[in-house]
Amino acid sequence: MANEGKFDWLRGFTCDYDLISGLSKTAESTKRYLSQMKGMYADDAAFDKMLAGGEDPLVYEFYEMGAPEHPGDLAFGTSITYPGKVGDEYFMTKGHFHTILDTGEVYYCLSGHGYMLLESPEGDWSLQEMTPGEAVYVPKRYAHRSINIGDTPLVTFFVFRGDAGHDYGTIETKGYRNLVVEKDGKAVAVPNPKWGE
Ligand SMILES: O=P(O)(O)OC[C@H]1O[C@](O)(CO)[C@@H](O)[C@@H]1O
Ligand SMILES: [Fe+2]
Repeated sequence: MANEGKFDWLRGFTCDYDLISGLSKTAESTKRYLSQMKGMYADDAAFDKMLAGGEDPLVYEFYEMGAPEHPGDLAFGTSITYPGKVGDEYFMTKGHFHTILDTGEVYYCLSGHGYMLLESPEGDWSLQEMTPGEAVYVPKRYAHRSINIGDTPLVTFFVFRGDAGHDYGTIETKGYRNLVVEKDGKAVAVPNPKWGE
């Protein structure tokens, strides 16, 4: 993991994150390129076309600071989702449940404009708008995905318990029940035609 052993989790430390770009001069980010998200966007043809055209844009990056996997420690860092679309669908993170499902998380939006898509295993879902200065509470048991609906990077600062873990299984196999697309110049949620496949 990036930043393993770099910070003093036992005695305290500081780390810089730029308020607009979210980038750090001290910590190293983890990057996810479009090619690492095969099958996650609804429009497979648009996805293949972008990659075939030699494009493999950076969709998002975030800081894994190396927090101890311990219930009393806190994992934190910034997450940056870049502007862009695959077909009509906005750039987004993969999204995940926490391995310890009963774990909440806080995201504070520093810059950009987007949504946090929340979905429970039972299918309850909502979109929480993210604009600079707004904090989003992700309740325990809800999968969460950041979606950038603007034309600048969507930058958030997140905090959650250190041992919560990430569970990608359900999202990678079933997907989310809804996706966010641009329709008549507006961001709207529509049912995911590939859900459950
Ligand atoms: O796990 P994903 O969906 O790839 O996205 C990563 C994001 O989730 C986090 O793990 C926080 O839950 C951050 O590291 C980052 O914001
Ligand atoms: Fe999370």
